[in-house]
Amino acid sequence: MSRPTESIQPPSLAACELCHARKPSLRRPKTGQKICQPCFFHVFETEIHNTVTSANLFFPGERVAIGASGGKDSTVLAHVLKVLNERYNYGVEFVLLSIDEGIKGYRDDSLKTVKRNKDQYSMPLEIVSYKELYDDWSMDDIVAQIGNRNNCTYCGVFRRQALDRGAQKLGIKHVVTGHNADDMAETVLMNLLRGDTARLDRCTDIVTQSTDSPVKRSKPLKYAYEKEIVLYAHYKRLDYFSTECVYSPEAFRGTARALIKNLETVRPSAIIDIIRSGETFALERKRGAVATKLGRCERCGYISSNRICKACVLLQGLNAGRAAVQVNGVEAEPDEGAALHKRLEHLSF
Ligand SMILES: Nc1ncnc2c1ncn2[C@@H]1O[C@H](COP(=O)(O)OP(=O)(O)OP(=O)(O)O)[C@@H](O)[C@H]1O
Repeated sequence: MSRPTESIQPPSLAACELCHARKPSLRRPKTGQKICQPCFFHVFETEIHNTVTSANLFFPGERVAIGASGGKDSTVLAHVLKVLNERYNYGVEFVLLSIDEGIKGYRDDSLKTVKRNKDQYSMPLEIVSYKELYDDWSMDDIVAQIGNRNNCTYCGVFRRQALDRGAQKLGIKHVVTGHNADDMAETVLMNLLRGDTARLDRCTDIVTQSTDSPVKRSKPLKYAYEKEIVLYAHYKRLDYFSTECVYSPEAFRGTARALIKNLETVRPSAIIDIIRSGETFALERKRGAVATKLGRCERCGYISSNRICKACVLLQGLNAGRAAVQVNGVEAEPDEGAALHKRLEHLSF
């Protein structure tokens, strides 16, 4: 009996470098390999599965909130986690959790995407807004008062707490976010450049739980390259919102991002190498560090390791400014939170 001709031919040089059968249709950004689309999907999803299992991220029966912004990262995260949950029987119940920061022309549009994702992925959706949590302040109101500088500080502190509060409202103790390898490398570099060894020590952790939060956060996409996330979303025709935030990003982060992109161009493995370096740095721990005691914020009652939580400190400043405007009808005094900017600007998820 004659055998199919292709099985006795040597593998074609033009074949996919992974399956050695199909024609390649893309060059994989992470490794430079020429591969076909099915192999790209498989290797991309499998790497995320390996990240999930090697860090024991989930347990059967766990309810997990996906921080869903409608952007490419969290949309790919939701899609891939759904695929993996079904493929490998994680037994996890995923819920989409969105924070509405109140940014016209940006978040209102991206939330429309998340509402469609809710049906596409058959996942419940919870939306929590800054306005309802923070004395009726939206990010648009905040920027109108404080200007464009430092707005990311406010947004970061508020979003972090809002994700916690949203999760707690749902009775959930675990939030996953779409932070990717480029974000991780960027953070390592920023902490290195600032000489912030304390943060450098922890910033590559896949699971984080801050002292003033009962909710743990994790990053299943920590080794996924942004370029591959974009490719995956494109080839899978995922429904996501691709506009950047209308407010300017923190300048230092922008510079670190540009540096990472440049490094990636000349050496694609630079991103993963920076993360690995961050993971293996052995940093000197400060002696005599005292464990933080968890209490309640005196103002809002939310869990905090300080007398007043960080969100309330910022709110105090904002409200003082608002009162000054109302009383004088003139421009607000510089807000009281300004002194905290330097300290708070280091905050990230
Ligand atoms: N408004 C939001 N609601 C819920 N989760 C959010 C929100 N904004 C950010 N996140 C979570 O934090 C992650 C990192 O946010 P970042 O602002 O860096 O956005 P990004 O890198 O553009 O991600 P994405 O493409 O998912 O928007 C997101 O992937 C998402 O999981």
